[in-house]
Amino acid sequence: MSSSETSDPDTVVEVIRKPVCLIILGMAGAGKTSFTRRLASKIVEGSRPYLINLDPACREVPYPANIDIRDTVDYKEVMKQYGLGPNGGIVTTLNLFSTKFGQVVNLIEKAGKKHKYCVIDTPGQIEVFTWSASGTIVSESLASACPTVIVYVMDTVRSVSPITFMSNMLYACSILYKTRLPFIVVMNKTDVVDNSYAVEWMRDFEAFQEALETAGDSESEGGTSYVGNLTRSMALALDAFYSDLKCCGVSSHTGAGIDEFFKLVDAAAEEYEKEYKQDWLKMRAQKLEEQKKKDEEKRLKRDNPNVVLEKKKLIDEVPVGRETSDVYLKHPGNESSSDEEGTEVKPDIDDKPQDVAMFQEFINKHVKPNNSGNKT
Ligand SMILES: Nc1nc2c(ncn2[C@@H]2O[C@H](COP(=O)(O)OP(=O)(O)OP(=O)(O)O)[C@@H](O)[C@H]2O)c(=O)[nH]1
Repeated sequence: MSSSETSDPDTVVEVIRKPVCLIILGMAGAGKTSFTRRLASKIVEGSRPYLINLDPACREVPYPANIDIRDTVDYKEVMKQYGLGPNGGIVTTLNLFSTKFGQVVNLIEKAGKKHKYCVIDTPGQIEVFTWSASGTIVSESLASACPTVIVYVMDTVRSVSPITFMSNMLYACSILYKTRLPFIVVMNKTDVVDNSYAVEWMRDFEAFQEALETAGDSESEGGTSYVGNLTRSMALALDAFYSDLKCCGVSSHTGAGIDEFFKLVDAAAEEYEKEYKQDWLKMRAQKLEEQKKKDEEKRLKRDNPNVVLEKKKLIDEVPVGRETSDVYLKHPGNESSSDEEGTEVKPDIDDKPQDVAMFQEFINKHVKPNNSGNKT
């Protein structure tokens, strides 16, 4: 679908095509950046995907990014200024960037004229994106503006152990339910290990069970051990997740499986239009409504500082025979306090003599008397 017009010849309204946004997620080292780079070389309808790098800590971006978080926020400076470590630095950088994400969404929407897809590469540490406020802002802003698909990149080489595979799938499942967006699992590095074992485990529970038992014999994990039993139960619980899951094997190095991947993306984008879009639009309308209410309250407060806006009580109903005031904790200074005077009772301070002496010594040493030569 390209830019099109309505059927009524008198009202020619241009419908702007929005790009399909692919949010690339996955465990550290799964191959997100290599996969993005591979997608970057794919020409669809005359142009490459629009590319966004959201990893502030990567040293170099091996594809021509249209938007790069590193151009907006200096990650090292954030670490220095806020006294943070590497992960805290990434979270704060993303938080700062997410405050500008509305502008990024505008650029992405405009890019739809030329680019069919928009690929968003995320930081190495998956939890930094998936379980952070900024990650939610980014995915919600995208999903309420454009068709958006989550692409979960899994390392087939590292997932050959049934327990690691299960952990990966649980993570994928948690992201699916958190984001409520169409979802594709990309099994990467098929040039090293073919992904057919993973597909079989997903389609056939018996096969997974067998693999788990074999792993138990050889690795002293799996089998009848606690983790083995847990993994078995989890596999059963994930059956519903597997049933509709879109997945494909790819090699970011050789490019194998990329065409199949794009077919899944188109199907997922269609799914977004049919099943998800309405919910997202409703959610966006609700958020706008809430924002409008808040802005109105702020305006009222600013224009009439004496007006007391209706305040919601924490609890406004209690069982018969009780008062709401019984529910709230009482401060010694409250009028209703059991302290009859209504004044705060000073706690007894049990200062040890040596503490008092040390404190006095500190005062004598460091605190100048008021008239001690300060002539200003
Ligand atoms: N053999 C093979 N290696 C791959 C493939 N994709 C990625 N790799 C290798 O896997 C390693 C990690 O790849 P990256 O693309 O940096 O992975 P990432 O998920 O972006 O890594 P972080 O962002 O640092 O978490 C690199 O050594 C890549 O060369 C693939 O399809 N086949």
